[in-house]
Amino acid sequence: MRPIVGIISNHYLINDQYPAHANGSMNTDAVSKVAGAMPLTFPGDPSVVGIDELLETFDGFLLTGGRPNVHPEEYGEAETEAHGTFDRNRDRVALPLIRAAVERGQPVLGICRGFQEIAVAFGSTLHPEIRDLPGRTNHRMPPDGTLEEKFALRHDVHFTPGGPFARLMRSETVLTNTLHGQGIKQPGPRVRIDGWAPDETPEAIFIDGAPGFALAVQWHPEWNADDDPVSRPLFEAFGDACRAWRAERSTPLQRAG
Ligand SMILES: N[C@@H](CCC(=O)NCCCC(=O)O)C(=O)O
Repeated sequence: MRPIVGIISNHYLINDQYPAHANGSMNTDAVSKVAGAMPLTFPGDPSVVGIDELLETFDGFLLTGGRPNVHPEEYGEAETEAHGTFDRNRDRVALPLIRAAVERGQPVLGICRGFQEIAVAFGSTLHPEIRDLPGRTNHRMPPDGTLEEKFALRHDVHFTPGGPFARLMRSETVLTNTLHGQGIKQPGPRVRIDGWAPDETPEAIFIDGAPGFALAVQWHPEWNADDDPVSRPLFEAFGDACRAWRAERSTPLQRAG
């Protein structure tokens, strides 16, 4: 059986009135077709899911993108208008789930908002609007246009030579899309920045001392994951980590049937 990957959802109001939990089908496609795992979405709402049951149910976790931002009180700062919108329920599931999963070696992959969640979960702070910083460019999703235009490849990411991402991607420089307004301001003590955009915006991190797969990227590798030479190795490595986790969990006694 394939490993089972829990994909955290975002909260939406369908037709501005019908509450829903959902995530983009790009995420489920990438998990199934590239990582080779069964994708199951779970609600980012602590009133309906518990951390322990999530840890026991899934073999790995994908923290997806999302328009709402991590609330600044999660990294000790006051809310301002610049921080935009929030999803406090997702914060209250994602952050403790990330900490618990990473500490026990359960694979975690973060994308965009998920990258920021993993960074904050391990003590980082965030800039609410990086394009306002000196020397930075606008990393936000184009407000108009087709999906192809919004997810178009827009900037290089340079990895630390010999670092985990350079080894994984077999290159020190890759081309990525970009659809975010926030970014890491100060990394936490175990947050290792391993990739940067040309304007020095952090784009790839791993958690130092994590016993398992604990990687995150600020861009969106789920877009065109099947064909993109940068996305494929990332999701394949994540899938391998989830398979290893599942194999370790099925103890010899259980295998005996
Ligand atoms: N809200 C954060 C993370 C941005 C993100 O995850 N974007 C993907 C969703 C795109 C969209 O639906 O707008 C930030 O802005 O940095």
